[in-house]
This record gives sequence, structure tokens and C-alpha cells, in this order.
Amino acid sequence: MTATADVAPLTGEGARTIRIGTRASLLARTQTDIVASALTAAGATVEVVTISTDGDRSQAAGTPIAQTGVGVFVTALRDAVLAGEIDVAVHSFKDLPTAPVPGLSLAAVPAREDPRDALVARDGMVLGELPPGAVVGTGSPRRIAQIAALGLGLELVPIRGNVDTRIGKVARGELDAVVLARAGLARLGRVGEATEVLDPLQVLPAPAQGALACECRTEDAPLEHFLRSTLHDESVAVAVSAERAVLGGLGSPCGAPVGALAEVVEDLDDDGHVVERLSLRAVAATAEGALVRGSATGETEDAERIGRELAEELLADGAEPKGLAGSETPQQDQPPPAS
Ligand SMILES: NCc1[nH]cc(CCC(=O)O)c1CC(=O)O
Repeated sequence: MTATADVAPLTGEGARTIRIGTRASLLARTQTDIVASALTAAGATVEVVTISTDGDRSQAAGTPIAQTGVGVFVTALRDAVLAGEIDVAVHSFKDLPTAPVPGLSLAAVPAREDPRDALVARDGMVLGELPPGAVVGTGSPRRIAQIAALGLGLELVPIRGNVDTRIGKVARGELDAVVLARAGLARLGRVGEATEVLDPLQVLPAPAQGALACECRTEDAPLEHFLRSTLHDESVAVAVSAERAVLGGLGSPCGAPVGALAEVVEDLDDDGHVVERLSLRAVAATAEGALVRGSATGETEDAERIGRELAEELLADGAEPKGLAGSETPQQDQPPPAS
């Protein structure tokens, strides 16, 4: 990154090219294209750069996913931003570890897809129609804990692979159903293949599911401002910060059996004025694998505190600090090389 590139304008005459980094998977590229299109529509010149992550590489090499750890999918993109190879990284927000990274700014949180989980089952079935013993694929401890708690007698088995691979296991009759993020299906134009969108009363999504995160170098203040003014949705950012504060408050890595869903809703204050309020629900697992649930509401400006306090309530109710071993990310999104 040269100094001249940083001082060149972001739109109009002599504009610099904004290099946007993406992982190679079809879902990642689709998400990056959403961001690239919005920046182009705002008058910017963009270039999409595919970054092969350690996660992608170790999968290609056949390394067991447990050895690659949480966040491997994110680290290569972040390193490329810090090194000046790219200017913006687009992440699935739910894959980001909760700790901030020095030198990087979360410049924008774009509009969110429907955050709920979806079922893709054979013969158009919904969860309640699957017979006892039906085999349901999901490697996510959060999904396993919540679906097991429904007491339907389903057999939950870990699965690997990208969205296409996972759905294919149902189409080929290897599994009776799979559970995955509705947002992934929607972004790939395949939401019609969902046979049920799971009610958050039964299955709460992962914190930040369905949301994207756009990061840039903190020192690139003009770009940070441009991303924010072009892409940012403050209501989504507020909701996601409450959800992630639950995760942080439990001391859990992303991928722990923790679900959280916040919404900014309109309410009336004592004088009858419309005010925005934050509504948050969360679920976590105890050491014995039982679920503890809770909810909270409050002012949108207190989002993080509301999330942390809900985490404390869940801990007081027996939620296991740090959750169980396992990671939603590596087990849920494993694109084959160059897919
Ligand atoms: N865990 C991997 C992952 N990260 C983001 C998505 C989907 C898109 C999103 O949730 O924003 C997925 C796949 C899934 O959980 O089915």
C-alpha cells in the first residue's frame, strides 16, 4: 500500500481502486459481490481479490479440521488487509472471534439476511415430521444441543462440506435432513430448497448469523468512512453487538453451543413517542448438555451491557463457561478448494 493510493479519492476523477478480499468459496464470493456492487453503485472502483485461507489449504491437504481451530478462515483475510495486499475484508460476521484486532477497524455492518436456521429435509418434511431415528446432518454444537433438546429421537451426525455438498447428501439419500443457515441458502439463491425455517423459540441462531462484517485498516480513515456511509446498517450493528456480547460474556469461542438473537423493535415510551428498543434472546448449554434460556430488553445504546448481563444470568442458571469443545465454523463451512 503506497501513501499516494491512500490519499487518492475513493470516487470520481483519479479514484483509487478498492481491493476487496474474499475467501474462495461460492458463498464467500457471493457475499463479497454484494459489498462490491454496493461500493460500485456508490461510484467506487473495486477489484475482488481471492485469498486462499489456511482453512481452505488445510482442507485441501486433508488436515483434520479440529487441528485448524476457530478463526483460521478469518486470519488469512485479516493478515492480507494488515499487509496492504487488500483494502477490505468481507467476513461472515458469525465467523469472527469476539476479540478486536489491533490495526483493523470494523468499518461497516451491512443489512442482514434472515438470521434463522433452515432445515432441508427429504420429501419436503419439517422437523416434526421426521420419524424417530431419522439422520440429520449438522456438526454445530449449538444446533445439536437445541435439536436434541426437542426430544424427537433424531440421530444427529456431523457433516462437512459447503452448502452444495451438504444439501447434496439429502438429495442423494445419504441423510434425511441437514440444518444450515437460511442466510447461506438465500445468498446462493437456493432458499426454495429449505423445507422449514426453524423457529427461534426452538432453535436460536448463532450470534451474528446472517450478518456480514467489513474490515479495513484503522489508518485508512477515508476508506473506513466511505464503507460506513455506503454500507453500514446501525440497527444490525446494534443487534449483533448484543448477540456477540452474550458470547463474550460466557467466555465462549465462536462455535460454542450458544445461540443469540437480537432485534431492534419500535416501542412507545411513556409519552406515546415511538422509541427504538433492543430485544435479545439467548440460549446456552450446561455441562450436562441441558439448555438454559433467557431474554432481555433495553435501550439500543446499552446493547453490549444487555448482552453481557444476559450472559451472567445464563451463567447463574448453570450455563457452562467457555461452552463445550467444538467449533461451528470449521464444521459448518468447509468449502472444497477453489469451489
Ligand atoms: N459456519 C459457517 C458459516 N458461516 C456463515 C454461514 C452462512 C451465512 C451466515 O450465517 O451469515 C455459514 C454456513 C452455515 O452455518 O450454514
